[in-house]
Amino acid sequence: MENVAELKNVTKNFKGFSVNNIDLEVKQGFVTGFIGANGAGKSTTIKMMMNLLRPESGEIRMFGMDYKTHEKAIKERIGFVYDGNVFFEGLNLKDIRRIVAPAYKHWDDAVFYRYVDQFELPLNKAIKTFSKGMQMKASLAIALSHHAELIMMDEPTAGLDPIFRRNLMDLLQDLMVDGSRTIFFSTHITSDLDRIADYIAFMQNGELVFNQSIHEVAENYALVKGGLELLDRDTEKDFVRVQRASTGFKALTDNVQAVEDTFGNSVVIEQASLEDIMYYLKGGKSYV
Ligand SMILES: Nc1ncnc2c1ncn2[C@@H]1O[C@H](COP(=O)(O)OP(=O)(O)OP(=O)(O)O)[C@@H](O)[C@H]1O
Repeated sequence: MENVAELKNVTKNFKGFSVNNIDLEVKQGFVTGFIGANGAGKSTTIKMMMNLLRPESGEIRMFGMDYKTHEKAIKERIGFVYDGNVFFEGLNLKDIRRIVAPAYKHWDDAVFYRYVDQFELPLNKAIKTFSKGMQMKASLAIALSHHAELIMMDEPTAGLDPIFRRNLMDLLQDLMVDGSRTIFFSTHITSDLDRIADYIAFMQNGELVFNQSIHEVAENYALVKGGLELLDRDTEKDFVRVQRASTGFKALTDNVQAVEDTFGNSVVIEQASLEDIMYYLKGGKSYV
């Protein structure tokens, strides 16, 4: 399987925060959802993948190429969709097309006008008058109009209503049918990922905790419930985190098989949602 992006030992240091030694591969032809709590380092990582920020150390290869020698060739193949308005606010879509189109070898006016039509975007109104959803669609229309192979999006669904989000997920899914396109996007809305993601990359405190297929995540992670008498130093090793209450314990495991071997039928094992996984890995406090 080919990777459209490969990060090796990538580190970026800010005052008080570091993205630390990230190894990340983005598989070609799939949708990868990039999750993690506020401040985990997702945007920083995406910016490095877009060459908007330079890592202090490590290597980033996009489509097997390096930004140092192939910046233009790489950018040709990526459509970047930001959260919010990236265009000059006073410009309308016609102006933006005039500025952006010549920058891309594979710009396709027919595709641009098709999406403008499909998204019901006005060509002559200033972008600053667009709603958040319209701005997102405008940004996506431009990304799609140069036949980008990789669509990178930083929180594209933030602040959008549920119906719009659902339509967007449907649209993204449609874009995937020919098998050549890749989508990588960060989000806090894990239900969007249940709908379309093939892989989940999870960041926490500047580190990549995992990058697994959605099936692997479902197979490996589970919530376990049982009586407190079952817990001791040995049995607890099967858990990533345990919450104790007077009525029993609840825990997250990343090794369902080990839990089954250790506890047999004496515990209840339930599927963990992405939200459960994020919550437990973050070290949520016992609330019972
Ligand atoms: N240019 C910068 N200078 C200093 N610190 C920065 C800079 N950019 C980001 N940070 C810090 O890096 C940390 C990670 O930020 P980042 O935006 O990458 O997180 P995130 O996972 O995208 O968060 P969110 O989900 O809230 O958007 C934060 O603590 C942030 O304050």
